[in-house]
Amino acid sequence: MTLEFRDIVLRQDDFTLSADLTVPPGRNAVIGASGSGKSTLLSLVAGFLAPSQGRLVWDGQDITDMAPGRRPVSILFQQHNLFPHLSVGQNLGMGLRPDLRLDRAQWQQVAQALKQVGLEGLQDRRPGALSGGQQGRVALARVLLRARPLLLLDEPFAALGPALKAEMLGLLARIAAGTTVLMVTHDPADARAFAPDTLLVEEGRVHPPRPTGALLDDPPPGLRAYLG
Ligand SMILES: Nc1ncnc2c1ncn2[C@@H]1O[C@H](COP(=O)(O)OP(=O)(O)OP(=O)(O)O)[C@@H](O)[C@H]1O
Repeated sequence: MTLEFRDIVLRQDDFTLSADLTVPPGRNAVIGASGSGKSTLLSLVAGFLAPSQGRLVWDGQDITDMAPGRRPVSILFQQHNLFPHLSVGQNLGMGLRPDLRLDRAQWQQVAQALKQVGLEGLQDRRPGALSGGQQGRVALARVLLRARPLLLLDEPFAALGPALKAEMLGLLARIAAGTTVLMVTHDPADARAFAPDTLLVEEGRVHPPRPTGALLDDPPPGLRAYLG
């Protein structure tokens, strides 16, 4: 399923984001200098920010005016936004029913998702009693449970060491099978490892996706300066 940005313009004070492109199904990285507009792009897709012009179309349906909660979107940010006073199981259950009145089958779904990310049996722990990597896994389990076809990731594993990050990206690739992913990253190695295609954002302009390897091997001047 494709995501189309049709002649989009979004203004934030003196910053303007513009996008006119189609994102193909599968895994896409989003790279660009600090302040270029990567997070703004994700907020637009999530529905937290509205464009002043243009349409956002998912799978042929215009979602420009759709409320964030109704969009076909799951979001994973660097801060995993787990509720510290709830158990791991409750944190996941919130994704299915915010009032936590889950039936037996739904609690089984929670247990199954935890199993899939290798955290079987930890549902009664508080997030504070988990390692950073385990918290990342809980966040991935929540994505699994939500099962939305469009996945937005903003530097999800930036705080993790290289080995753990590689492991998480592998797990994420499995979880994301069949979805369309936009993953913001500052690390070109992550883009190469995870995403066949990459969207470059330059001073508010979102470029159409290009094959990640070709883009990073022969970067345009702005990206070259940013990559160093
Ligand atoms: N709430 C806001 N009001 C006005 N301008 C904002 C707001 N949030 C961000 N901006 C501006 O919009 C521009 C794009 O910000 P954005 O966070 O999308 O960049 P980014 O590429 O994600 O940067 P980084 O890599 O540093 O996270 C920046 O110039 C920023 O100053």
